[in-house]
Amino acid sequence: MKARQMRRQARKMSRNGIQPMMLITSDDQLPDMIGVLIGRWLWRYRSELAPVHAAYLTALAGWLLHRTHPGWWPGILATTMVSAALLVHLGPRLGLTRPIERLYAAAVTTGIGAWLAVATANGQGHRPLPQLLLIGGTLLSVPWWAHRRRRARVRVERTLAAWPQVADAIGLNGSRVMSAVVDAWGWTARIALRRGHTVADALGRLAAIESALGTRPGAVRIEADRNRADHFLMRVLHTDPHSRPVPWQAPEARSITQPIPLGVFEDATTATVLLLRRNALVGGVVGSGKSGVLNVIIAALVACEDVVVWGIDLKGGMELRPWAPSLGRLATTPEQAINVLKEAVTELDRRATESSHAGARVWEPTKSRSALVIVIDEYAELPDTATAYTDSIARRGRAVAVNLLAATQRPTQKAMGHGAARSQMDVRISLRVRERRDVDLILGQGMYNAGWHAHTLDAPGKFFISAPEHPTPKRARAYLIEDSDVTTTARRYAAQRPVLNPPQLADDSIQDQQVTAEDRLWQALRDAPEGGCAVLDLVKASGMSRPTLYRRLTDFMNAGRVAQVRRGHYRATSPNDDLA
Ligand SMILES: Nc1ncnc2c1ncn2[C@@H]1O[C@H](COP(=O)(O)OP(=O)(O)OP(=O)(O)O)[C@@H](O)[C@H]1O
Repeated sequence: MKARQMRRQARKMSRNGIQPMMLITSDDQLPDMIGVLIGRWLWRYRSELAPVHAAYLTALAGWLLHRTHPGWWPGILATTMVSAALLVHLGPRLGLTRPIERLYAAAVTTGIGAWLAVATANGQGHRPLPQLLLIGGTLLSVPWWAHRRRRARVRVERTLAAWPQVADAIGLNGSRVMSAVVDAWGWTARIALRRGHTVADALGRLAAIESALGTRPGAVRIEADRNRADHFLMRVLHTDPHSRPVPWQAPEARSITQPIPLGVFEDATTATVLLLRRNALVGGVVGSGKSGVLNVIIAALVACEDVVVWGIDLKGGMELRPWAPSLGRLATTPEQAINVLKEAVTELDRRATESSHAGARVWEPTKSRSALVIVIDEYAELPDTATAYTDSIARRGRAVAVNLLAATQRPTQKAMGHGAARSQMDVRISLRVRERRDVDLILGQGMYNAGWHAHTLDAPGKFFISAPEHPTPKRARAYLIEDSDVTTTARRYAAQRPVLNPPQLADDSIQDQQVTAEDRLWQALRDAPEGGCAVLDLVKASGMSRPTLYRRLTDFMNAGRVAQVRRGHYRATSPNDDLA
């Protein structure tokens, strides 16, 4: 009787209330089947059973050595000691990365070697060797069974062994697993596709793959293999490496010619981007973390000695005002925004003329010839009349290092002012979006189909970045910069911010030096937040001594141009008031 028929019959009997009993006759294939089942079971659980195999093989070796070479025990003992020492010292090369793993391997080697030496000399049945093997073996097995990385590796091996069935179920039949690597967060496999299939076929079946592998939704990432169109990389994350915010650390770069760190990718590498001579767009729904990303970028820019940062924040300065001490300009009304953009275009034209006279192709920023970045929070709020200026900057500003960094919720053509600015964005950062089509809106046409699934980002600060150095969709989480970090950073670099077109000073021209210090003081007073700028910050920003500073403040207050907001804090009464 065939096994399947037997099972069907047993089920029928059970439904009728009869407890089935199996009879095995000599003609049946069942004993064969049981042998196969046991063999399969032993193979499937080979990792868990490894301590049992080690125990009986050790006993067998002890028996054999005692019968054939009982005098070898000193050699066995010496080999054991050397092997244990080598394991401790060379463990990392053998994949034993953690000291505790090396210690465990050395302890097992010593235990087995010592037992074998005694068994070789006295016989494996010599008391208390059998008891020692049983108790010691059980104790040493516990860490093995409990080891998290081993269990993870076994789970992955089993999943990959079942890949042909999974592939059939999801319509990627014929695909094969080429290799797999297990890490702290999950595992990554390289999959070879059947002829004619591409990574787009795998991307289209992402949800089905998650279901077939039994992972949580959103746990599988698929990336194209840059060398083979018929291969792809599949990453399965058991735990989300971005589940917790990543704390911000003060940036180290001091030049805009160096990449700016924004956050971390899921493989724990730093997500950096170069902003020199590039326009950047940051998009995402309300609360997705746009201002957070802007803050991380501004914190890095104000630490650079060769870039001047201007800000436009038409939400009344809510987001950018804390940066005022380090910003060359801060516009919080539509009129101020137009003025700032107009000024930027004038600067751009001046540089273009200067470069063409000098025969220079690109503007290399230095402290005295700095780059200029205009940060625009909520681009859609800009008045229509701003489009001409933003377009001009976006189209012509690259060569002369005058660029835009814009943030907006949905960069539709209408929201971006019907101009060319949107298409001129070289760096695109997409935080969480509401709909799939918004992915293409922020990152560019065809990006959703290429796997940039920003609608699945599930926490603020998580983003995808598209830039020349980031051609594939990789999830990252931005550093979380606290408000207190913003205030401290803005103050810290206020005094050393470069000035656009600083006047050329003659060494002995004290008059000129006083004018420059006064310019800086006035700029700091004009850009001061509502609570005013502290005297210490004004000293730093202007470079004046305290007595000179107090004298000038008194003059300004007498002229009604500066107000003392509270004790020791001052600001210009009108942010549009020019010093001259
Ligand atoms: N990188 C991050 N890591 C963790 N949490 C973050 C991160 N960035 C932002 N958040 C959290 O998300 C909240 C909203 O962030 P943020 O104000 O930057 O969003 P937004 O997109 O600028 O919103 P809006 O459009 O309203 O200005 C913040 O209060 C912060 O707690």
